[in-house]
Amino acid sequence: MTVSREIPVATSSPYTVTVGQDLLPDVAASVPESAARVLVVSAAPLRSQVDALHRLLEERGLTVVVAEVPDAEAGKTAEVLAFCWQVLGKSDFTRSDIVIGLGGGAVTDLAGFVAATWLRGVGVIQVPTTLLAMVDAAVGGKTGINTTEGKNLVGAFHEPLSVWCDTRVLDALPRHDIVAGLAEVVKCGFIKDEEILRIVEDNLALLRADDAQTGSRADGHGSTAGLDEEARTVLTELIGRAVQVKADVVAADLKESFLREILNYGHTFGHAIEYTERYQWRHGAAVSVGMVFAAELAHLAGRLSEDEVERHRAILSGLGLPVSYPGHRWDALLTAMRRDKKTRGDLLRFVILAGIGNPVRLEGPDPALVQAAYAAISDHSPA
Ligand SMILES: NC(=O)c1ccc[n+]([C@@H]2O[C@H](COP(=O)([O-])OP(=O)(O)OC[C@H]3O[C@@H](n4cnc5c(N)ncnc54)[C@H](O)[C@@H]3O)[C@@H](O)[C@H]2O)c1
Ligand SMILES: O=C(O)C(=O)C[C@@H](O)[C@H](O)[C@H](O)COP(=O)(O)O
Ligand SMILES: [Zn+2]
Repeated sequence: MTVSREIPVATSSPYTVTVGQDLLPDVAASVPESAARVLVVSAAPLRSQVDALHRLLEERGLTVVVAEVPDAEAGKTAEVLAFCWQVLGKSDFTRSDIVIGLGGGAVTDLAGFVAATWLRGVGVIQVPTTLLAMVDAAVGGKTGINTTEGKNLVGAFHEPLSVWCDTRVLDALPRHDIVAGLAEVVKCGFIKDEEILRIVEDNLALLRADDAQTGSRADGHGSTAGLDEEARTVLTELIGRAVQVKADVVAADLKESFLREILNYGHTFGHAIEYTERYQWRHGAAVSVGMVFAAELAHLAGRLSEDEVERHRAILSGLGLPVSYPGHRWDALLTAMRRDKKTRGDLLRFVILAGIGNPVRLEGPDPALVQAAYAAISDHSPA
């Protein structure tokens, strides 16, 4: 194995995020001695990784059960959760046994929630395989599923025992999924670490995806990343910085009593897009539009300059991410935004910026202001 970074997450149950290459033997070795069984939760595109991990776990004398779940957002449902519980029940899974989530953010969210709920909580080890899951979903202990009414409406805070980010698996990831992950990296730049923005701005040509524009999953698989050494070096630096931002925030406010809400920058509108589009948009692409929306809202509220709004557009569109959304979908978007977890009663609450690196809350804004921000990001060209 090659370890590039080890980032401690200093919560009350501390753990480490390891970034490197060829980490699967270490994942297998990290399963606690007390465990007899391991449930690996994953999806079909990761089958070869699962097989390799399966062998390594069996070599350690562990009984391995694999739950292959529907891919992407289709796996984050109550039905799939119930399927995983059934697998655990039939395998006589006990409190000393371990769940491993191996996949993108949808899988790590689901696997984390399976672990959080089985016997009221068993250990989970996260092995994220998308950039987005490495920098965000697998870290910090937010786990959950969607319901018919909205995104991530059911879940629990359940921290992992460890997180393993093997950058070699990113070679097989479509370029537009790399770029979707970069949306969350850029989010960390806007809320807390401006150096991230400078690194991305200096490397737009290296990082961008020409086929990411629509944000939709329905636009084919695109080219795979097949990272060269230069891109891998830049990405490794960005992964380390974004994980550090998240680690610092969750160590200070694991259960999102207030500070952690800053990690939700761009998500009020972003989640509304995902819901409205029936999860056919990538999460990172939706968050990209959501950040431009939040920047426009901040500008209208007198908190952010026009140049800072334009910096959002330049970086995100420079990466090939979407920065606009069709007009005339206000009612559906508003319905979804009301179900955001930051809402209190009838009061919509947004994370906005009062300058780069200075996230603040905008509580109960005039609806006309919110609609004006939507107008500012609306694309009125025919679909
Ligand atoms: N819990 C959190 O804090 C948190 C943070 C951010 C996002 N999320 C959640 O994460 C999800 C989005 O995650 P995502 O962007 O990883 O999407 P995803 O999990 O849907 O994965 C995208 C696609 O890439 C495939 N894939 C995964 N790894 C691959 C690899 N190495 N090579 C080739 N294909 C691969 C997947 O099978 C899937 O088809 C959303 O549900 C979002 O809500 C959670
Ligand atoms: O970790 C957090 O806190 C975040 O908000 C990170 C987000 O990027 C992530 O998409 C998260 O799942 C959103 O959570 P939700 O509470 O808005 O459902
Ligand atoms: Zn997110």
